[in-house]
Amino acid sequence: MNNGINVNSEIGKLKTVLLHRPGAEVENITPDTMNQLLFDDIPFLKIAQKEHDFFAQTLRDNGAETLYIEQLATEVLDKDRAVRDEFLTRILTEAGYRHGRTFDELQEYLGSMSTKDMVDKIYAGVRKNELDIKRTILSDMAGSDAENLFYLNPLPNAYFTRDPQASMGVGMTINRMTFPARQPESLITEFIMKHHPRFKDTPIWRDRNHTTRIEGGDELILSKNAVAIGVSERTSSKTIQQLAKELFKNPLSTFDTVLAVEIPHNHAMMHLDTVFTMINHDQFTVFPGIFHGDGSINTFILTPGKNEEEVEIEHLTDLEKALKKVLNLTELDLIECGGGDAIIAPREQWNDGSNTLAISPGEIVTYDRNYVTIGLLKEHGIKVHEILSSELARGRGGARCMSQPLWREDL
Ligand SMILES: NC(=O)NCCC[C@H](N)C(=O)O
Repeated sequence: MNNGINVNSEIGKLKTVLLHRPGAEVENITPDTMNQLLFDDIPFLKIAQKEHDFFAQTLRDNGAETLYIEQLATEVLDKDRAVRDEFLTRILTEAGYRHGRTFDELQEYLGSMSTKDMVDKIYAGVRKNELDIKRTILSDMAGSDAENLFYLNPLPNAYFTRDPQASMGVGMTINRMTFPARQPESLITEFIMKHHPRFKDTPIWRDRNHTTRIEGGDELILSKNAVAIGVSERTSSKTIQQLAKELFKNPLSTFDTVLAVEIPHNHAMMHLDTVFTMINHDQFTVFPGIFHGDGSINTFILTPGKNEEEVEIEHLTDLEKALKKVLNLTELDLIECGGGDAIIAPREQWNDGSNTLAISPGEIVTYDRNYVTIGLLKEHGIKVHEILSSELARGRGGARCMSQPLWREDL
């Protein structure tokens, strides 16, 4: 079996990880489009790239192979003209273009580029002033928004490789993402998984051809048999039930438990990993803002039901209890972001203080700016690798969001 995926925990030593180096797409954000593109500010690209290179180097220095999604995409599209043509057609169709003048001209424009330039351009977006398309009929346009400066919108969130897909055991979910600004990202994953020899036999637990949504920032691998999934702004409870059924019945899956955790539905906490990450066998970061006033939180433990169409659901309102149960632990260390302080905790959470990437049990990578949380993590015995964060943080995602582990050593 030629399977490039092995992720049976959040903390096993990181061996291979998927990244995307931020590119020209980041400079195609404007104050008017920022909201719709899910950014709160416009990063300075040159510095963002330096910071990202520092992040990637930190991972390599600690034994991880770094793969770049744009490079894998170029490889699969370059190898087979039919695959490249199909990809381009899908990109244009999903952007709303039907066969017609605009479709044809965009296809010709992008199709005439080298594969690498075409991939880079699809990330960067195609500005209307790049082509001289004479519009004969209005319906030829994607949408009718004359204000939009782009024929194809940029994909500035692509450096958050955590979200379009999620490695889970020996397989993967390819995600139907919530907002149009990110939906093309998982189409790129689909083509890589389908056509790259490295992933030839990888089981896909769930593909992106769904109307219900899920994003990788909500998918945490707690152990070989348990995953935690956030019920969030980006992931619906319906998806979680569908995925649980698939994981429970597929013979290639080792998972028999799904812990659904309901978190506030807002931009600052858009995924479970913005408020909660696993950093050791029995240690987690947590943002206290996810708990109700009485310390409770809705969690649901899903396990196989009497038949394949059913799941058993147990409702618990104590996160610690739920985690102990699914992980079979008697003690747990929940480390609060910003020490739970009323000002420091939300400030550091906003800058992804809870969003850490474990590279081995008890050893993490995290943004340097969250120094209060970092101090606490060290006090709790965690080894911390700090990375630069002035510009990258403006996209609202940290080290976990910017990485998709493909291979971790088993514990
Ligand atoms: N896993 C994550 O939390 N990823 C961060 C994604 C940030 C991006 N601006 C977004 O809103 O989708």
